Amino acid sequence: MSQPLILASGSEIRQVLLRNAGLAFEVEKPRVDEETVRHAMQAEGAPPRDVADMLAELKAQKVSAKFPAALVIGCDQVLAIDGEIFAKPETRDEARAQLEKLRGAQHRLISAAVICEGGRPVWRKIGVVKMTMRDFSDAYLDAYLDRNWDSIQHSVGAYKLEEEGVRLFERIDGDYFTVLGLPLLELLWFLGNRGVIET
Ligand SMILES: Nc1nc2c(ncn2[C@@H]2O[C@H](COP(=O)(O)OP(=O)(O)OP(=O)(O)O)[C@@H](O)[C@H]2O)c(=O)[nH]1
Repeated sequence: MSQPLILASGSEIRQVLLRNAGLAFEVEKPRVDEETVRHAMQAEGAPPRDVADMLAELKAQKVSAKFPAALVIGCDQVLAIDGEIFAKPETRDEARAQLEKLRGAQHRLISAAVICEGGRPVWRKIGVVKMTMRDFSDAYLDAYLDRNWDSIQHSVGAYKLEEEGVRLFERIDGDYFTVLGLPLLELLWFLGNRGVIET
């Protein structure tokens, strides 16, 4: 019997990525006040990657404390542009305003993943992808939101690369899975090395 694996994330796409890779795991949603942690770290001038890393570790640690024998994966993704961090837009208007800021510019999508065992980190990876958005028209932006708001409201950038969101982009420099929210290839490498999955 291999070591139990738990994904400490409510993110549907993270669950899909692990399931499609053939992994057996449980899901435990972490209770972490992300907004408070994010704002406190930003107030101290913490760089976006440190914010994502800290939140991913807190989520993994919280669940690992309850299940110390398991390997617990915590994740967090932040969108950064010009030193500013964007969180998931709460409303369609916020999503529109956010996409207007990202239009015709390059932003970074930073995905952190941390694995905890016995409440302590045993692995971590921070993936960064440079995302260059087209200078799309207002008409397209409104039509895009009409068609996609229901689907994209849980995505930090108000887009899903595997859906129509791909049409917002001119260029993507980095790993596809990291955009979706998980540095999957590095995670699989670690789990294989630990003997949790066959290699
Ligand atoms: N399907 C999809 N989801 C995306 C994409 N880009 C970002 N996301 C999602 O945006 C969300 C970023 O917010 P997070 O705070 O990291 O995660 P969450 O969804 O709140 O879930 P927790 O891990 O429980 O915090 C994640 O669920 C990512 O998977 C994308 O291109 N496609």
